[in-house]
Order: sequence, then structure tokens, then C-alpha cells
Amino acid sequence: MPFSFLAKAKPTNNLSSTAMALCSTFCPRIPTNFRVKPISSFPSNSPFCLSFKVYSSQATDASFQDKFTGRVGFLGLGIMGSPMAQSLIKAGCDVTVWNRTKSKCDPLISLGAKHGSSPEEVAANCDVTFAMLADPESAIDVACGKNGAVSGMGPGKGYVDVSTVDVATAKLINGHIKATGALFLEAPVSGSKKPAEDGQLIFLTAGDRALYDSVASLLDIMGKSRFYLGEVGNGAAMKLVVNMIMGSMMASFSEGLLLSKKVGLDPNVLVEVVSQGAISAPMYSVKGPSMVKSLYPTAFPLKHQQKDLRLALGLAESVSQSTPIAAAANELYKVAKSYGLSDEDFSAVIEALKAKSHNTA
Ligand SMILES: NC(=O)C1=CN([C@@H]2O[C@H](COP(=O)(O)OP(=O)(O)OC[C@H]3O[C@@H](n4cnc5c(N)ncnc54)[C@H](OP(=O)(O)O)[C@@H]3O)[C@@H](O)[C@H]2O)C=CC1
Ligand SMILES: O=CCCC(=O)O
Repeated sequence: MPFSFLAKAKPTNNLSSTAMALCSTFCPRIPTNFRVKPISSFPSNSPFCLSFKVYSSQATDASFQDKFTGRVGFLGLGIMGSPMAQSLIKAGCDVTVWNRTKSKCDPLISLGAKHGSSPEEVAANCDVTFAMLADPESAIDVACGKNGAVSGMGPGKGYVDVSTVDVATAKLINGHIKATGALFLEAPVSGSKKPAEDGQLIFLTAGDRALYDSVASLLDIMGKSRFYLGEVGNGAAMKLVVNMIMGSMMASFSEGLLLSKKVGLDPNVLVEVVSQGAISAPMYSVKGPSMVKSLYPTAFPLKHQQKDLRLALGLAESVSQSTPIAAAANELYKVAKSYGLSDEDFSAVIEALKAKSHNTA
């Protein structure tokens, strides 16, 4: 379990070594396989204070890998892809980017990234290529379509798809990539815009273990933890189960906020009460106050949450698992989409429950 570690220490050139030494000294129960990542440091003329994130590299298998020194491609620079690629550039990686809408590449180019004119060109020029795309259709198109990444892949290369897709899509892309002699890893992420900006994502990986090992240091730049789940499809399945739970939680929270208001309670107080009890969740504390104000600044677009519920329901169907709560939540997100809220944050699902105001609008 990652935890923050704050220490006063004389800064050295090797901040990580300093932090590891401090942790070993002052946290005797820390696992021997811990790693550290600076959260913040201060100039040497300020009080000597360092803050570090301490984490196990993997719950069940903590192998430490060498720093990845090859060329890194990044396809898809939306809400998530942009900050992830930015973290890699800022960490000193040699990054080449591509995005369907070219203008989104410009801020990264100004930070030092190269630009590839197609997914094929990026894959051909890089050792490992990451893809962060909207949905199964775009993930397949960018990997396997005309001038897609597959055309630039080959032995010695790797493709890491971090998009949220279904099991069949992950397996399809895996098949195309593997046919070129390259390696494949699916690695969808838990965590949203802010964790992506802060390098605090959780990677849910599956596929070629050798590729997982070789890109571990890149995953650690972008994330706080990583799980290796075995065969391709397990990453997608884990991600869909997590987001199925999240979508239902948000729908239920929305009902609670509106009910509290209708019975004369202050929904802000409800948010506070929830935050102190057993059902406390960062999601409620972060989104609740703006939901009360009917504000939905987009971190996770509602259309993607509905996509994930749809894919999760398909997954449940494939094994005859009953999921009535998720099915009801999915309907609510579909209503919200019909209100034109696709690109709002998924917390805008609450608007689908304000039927009266929308019907009369
Ligand atoms: N936002 C979040 O909090 C999280 C999102 N995810 C998942 O990550 C993925 C990306 O999410 P996010 O960054 O929020 O989404 P965005 O909608 O912000 O970005 C989507 C990306 O996909 C590209 N794209 C869409 N359609 C096509 C296409 N047909 N061909 C080529 N490129 C295409 C977009 O290109 P263009 O710029 O040209 O439109 C853009 O780069 C999704 O699968 C999502 O479910 C996972 C965890 C958290
Ligand atoms: O897929 C989106 C996940 C968002 C989150 O984990 O906060």
C-alpha cells in the first residue's frame, strides 16, 4: 500500500537514495521491496524538507527492473494521454507522439517530444509504443487500421494499450501485434485526470511478462502501482469490473444528493456525513461539492463511463452473471447522454434524475 513519507533531511543530488535511507531507518516495518518516488522537493535554501511516495512495486511480485532507455511512442493525447505522455517527457524519456487531432501534440512537442505523422511511423521509430484511445473502435483502428501501429511493429518492439476496452478487443489487438513478432501488454488504468497529472495511476496489466518487466520503470513514472494479472483479457476485465462499481456508486450518490435536498436537508452536509463514515470515498468528497452546485468539470467524460458500463454488462452477460444494479445505472447514463451531457464529467449523471427540469426545458 503506498503511503507518503515526509522527512527533514539535507538535500543531496540523489533524493531517492536519501528517502530510501530515511525510510529504512525510521520505518522498520516497511517491506524490503519498497520503492520511493519524490512528490515534492524544495530548493536547498528552504527548510530541508522532502516528501516522497513510498510503495510496493507490485502486491504479489516485486521485481525491480532497470530504467527503460529506449524510444517511447505515445498515441492518443486526450484527457489522460496528454498528462501521461507529459510525465514521460518530464522524466527525460525520448518520446514521439501522435494524435488524430494534431494540435493536441503541440504542447508536448514544445516540451521536447518528437511528432510522428501516423501510428505506423511512431511504432516504426520507437521501441515501445503506448496507446490511450477512447474506446474499442478507436483502439482497433489506431492499432490495426490503415497506417496503424501494427504496420510499424516487428520483433524487438512492444505495444502497450492503456485504453479501456473489452476483453475481445484486447485479444484482437494482441493477435495482430503478436503476428508481427512484437510483444503486447494491455495496461488500462484506474485513476483519472489528476492522478494522471500527478503520476499516481494504477496499472492493470496483462500479456507478455517480458514486456511488462521492460516497461516497469515507465509505468512507475506514470503510476503509483501496477498489477500483473496474467493472460490478455484479464486487464480489461479487471478495469471493467472496477468501473462498473464506480458507475453504480456515482448513480446511487446522485440519488442520495437529490433526495436529501427534497426532504429539506443540506446536501453539502450529506457530503460531509458520507465522508466521515464507512461509505466514504474520495470520489464523493471530490465530486460532491461541485455536484451540489450543478457543476461538472470534466475529468472522466460521461460518454466513457457509459461505454464502460455497456462493456461491463457484456462481460457479465458472457458468464451469465446477474448485474441488475449496473444495468439500471447504465440506463441512467444513457438518459444523461440523451440530454447532451456526453462530454461533461460522469458526475453529470445526476442531471438525468432531475427529469422535471429537463422535460420542461
Ligand atoms: N478520463 C479519465 O478519467 C479516464 C479515462 N480512461 C479511459 O482512457 C481512455 C481515454 O480517455 P480520455 O483521455 O479521458 O478520453 P478523451 O476523449 O479525452 O481522449 C480520447 C482520445 O482518443 C482519440 N480518438 C478518439 N476516436 C478516435 C479515432 N476514431 N481515431 C483515432 N483517435 C481517436 C482522441 O483523439 P482526438 O483528440 O483527435 O479526438 C483522443 O486522443 C478511454 O478508454 C477511457 O475510458 C481511463 C481512466 C480514467
Ligand atoms: O476510467 C476512469 C476511471 C476514473 C477513476 O478511476 O477515477
